[in-house]
Amino acid sequence: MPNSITNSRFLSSEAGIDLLARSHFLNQETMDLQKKRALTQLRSKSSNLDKYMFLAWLRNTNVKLFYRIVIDELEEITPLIYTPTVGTACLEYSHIAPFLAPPGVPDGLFLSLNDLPHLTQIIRDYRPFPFDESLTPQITVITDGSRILGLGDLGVNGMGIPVGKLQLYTAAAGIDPRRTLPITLDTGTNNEKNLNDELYLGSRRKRAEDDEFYPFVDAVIKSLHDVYPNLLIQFEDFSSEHAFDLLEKYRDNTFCFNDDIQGTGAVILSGFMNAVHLVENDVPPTEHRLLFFGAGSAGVGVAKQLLDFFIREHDMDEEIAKKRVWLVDSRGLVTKDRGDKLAKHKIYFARDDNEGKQYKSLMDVINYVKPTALIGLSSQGGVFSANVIERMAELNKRPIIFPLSNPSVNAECTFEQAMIHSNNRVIFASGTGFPRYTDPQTGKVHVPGQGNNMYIFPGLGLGAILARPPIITDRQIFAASSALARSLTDEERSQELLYPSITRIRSVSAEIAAAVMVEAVREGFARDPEALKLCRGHLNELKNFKGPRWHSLIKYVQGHMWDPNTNDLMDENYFLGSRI
Ligand SMILES: NC(=O)C1=CN([C@@H]2O[C@H](COP(=O)(O)OP(=O)(O)OC[C@H]3O[C@@H](n4cnc5c(N)ncnc54)[C@H](OP(=O)(O)O)[C@@H]3O)[C@@H](O)[C@H]2O)C=CC1
Ligand SMILES: CC(=O)C(=O)O
Ligand SMILES: [Mg+2]
Repeated sequence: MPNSITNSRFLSSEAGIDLLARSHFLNQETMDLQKKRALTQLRSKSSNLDKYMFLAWLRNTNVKLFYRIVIDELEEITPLIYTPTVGTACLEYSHIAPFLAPPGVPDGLFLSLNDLPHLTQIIRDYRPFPFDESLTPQITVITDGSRILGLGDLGVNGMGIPVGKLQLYTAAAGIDPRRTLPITLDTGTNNEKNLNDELYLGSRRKRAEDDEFYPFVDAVIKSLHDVYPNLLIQFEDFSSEHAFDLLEKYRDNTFCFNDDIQGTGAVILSGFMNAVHLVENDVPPTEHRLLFFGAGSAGVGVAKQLLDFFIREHDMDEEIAKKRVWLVDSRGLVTKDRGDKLAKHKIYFARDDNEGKQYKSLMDVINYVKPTALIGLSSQGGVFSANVIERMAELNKRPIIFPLSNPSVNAECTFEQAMIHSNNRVIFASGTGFPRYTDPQTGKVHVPGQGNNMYIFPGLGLGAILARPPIITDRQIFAASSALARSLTDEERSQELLYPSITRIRSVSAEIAAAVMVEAVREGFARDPEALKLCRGHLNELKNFKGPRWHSLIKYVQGHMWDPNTNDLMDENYFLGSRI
């Protein structure tokens, strides 16, 4: 059998026994004491990459302790296992991968073009945990590493992303870690640095052309469903053209969604709906003018989802709603008569009312459009300059500025910059979290929003897994987005937050999951008998998302969330919850 990179090396080793014996004394200790020791170690490390490596080792050797820590210390740990640190880890992945787990424990499944004839067998054989028929994977996050965060083509080094996202599925939505399947496709890389790096773990070849790429993805998806027919597939960090094409191809016939297009769309729609409330005395909801700086999978995905705000919430005609959106790409304002061949995904929003005039610089576009909201999904760190923010603040009493690119170095501006140059008037959300800002004059502490799809995909995935529709529909995604917008407490609203505190993410994910289940049942797509029993015939009661039936549904969802303190099979199969 061909060896796609590291799989067989990871899986064939007998090592780990040693460690198991040495850790025997831990049997006597409480989880709290183990947690204290691990946190002391973690906090003693000086670099975030060292912390990432320490946490990866912990995850790969003591699953329960790792998730206890992640769940309890979410605010501290998320930036270490997800953006921004996961970006650094991906850049270094080929250099650090062997040190993230004991030999014999895989980080995720690599599938290369050479594996094509044996895909089904490889997928069937991939058993990172002692196999248990009742614990087959429920969800996979799959990338080809071609656009990792805003860092570009990282090839197989992108594995950090499926691994990171699936950790959040477990921490934020209680998907059993044994039922998650991180996959990275190795279809080559165009990253010269990787190709010239002798330590690079992937195939040393340029990326496959479309005639090889699409049949390969097709074969992977077919093999995945042959082995695991109910598996939910989350496409992640594919280059934009492929991301749109794959979504188009599979959305109506496969249990899947694209997180960068649909997950990001849903999370920003939710934050935008809350932002609209904050400015409604100055800007009537239907008068918003949305300027997207960046017109890739994320920019266009979010723009399309924001149309739902005008169309579903305000009954606007689609053609009129579409006119509230302007896109900017690397060549300036996207117009029909710009003279270049527009990528397929940009055509829908291309303007035809520019009277032949083209606008290149961001400032020119801002002066022309006079946006109420400026949304950055360009991976161009710092482009929302002092001048840009000041101009937005001149045009709006409360400018909405969302620098959403990841990781932090790619954010179009920082929270501090946005606050200073808008005179503290900005309504802000970024893709990677920024520190709070303390006004030097008043001492008041301002909390930034984090508009990251991590608020949506765990709950959306959990709801879909529990309802088991054959496909993920736009309505389910809208239901997830509205549930997130509703989830703010009165206190959070009074602090003008756009998103709930991350410390509440498990309960927020439960609300999102329940809303997705209700929608799947309402559409007639849900197939899970329990979901049908709980929702069908009660849709009228459930439509307000309150009352006894809603609470029993939430309880049902929470009852299906794995928690590291549960005594479950993991204790029998794993020494101290360890994988080895
Ligand atoms: N907050 C969140 O939850 C999420 C954030 N993201 C972030 O969004 C970013 C973009 O992702 P994605 O859309 O997939 O990536 P793409 O690379 O496909 O898109 C980037 C877009 O930015 C445009 N662009 C690049 N340089 C400039 C420039 N100098 N001036 C104006 N426009 C420019 C590109 O133009 P052109 O089309 O001409 O090349 C393209 O339209 C990434 O940083 C990613 O991390 C993504 C998903 C979720
Ligand atoms: C957050 C995310 O999905 C991205 O930056 O691609
Ligand atoms: Mg992504």
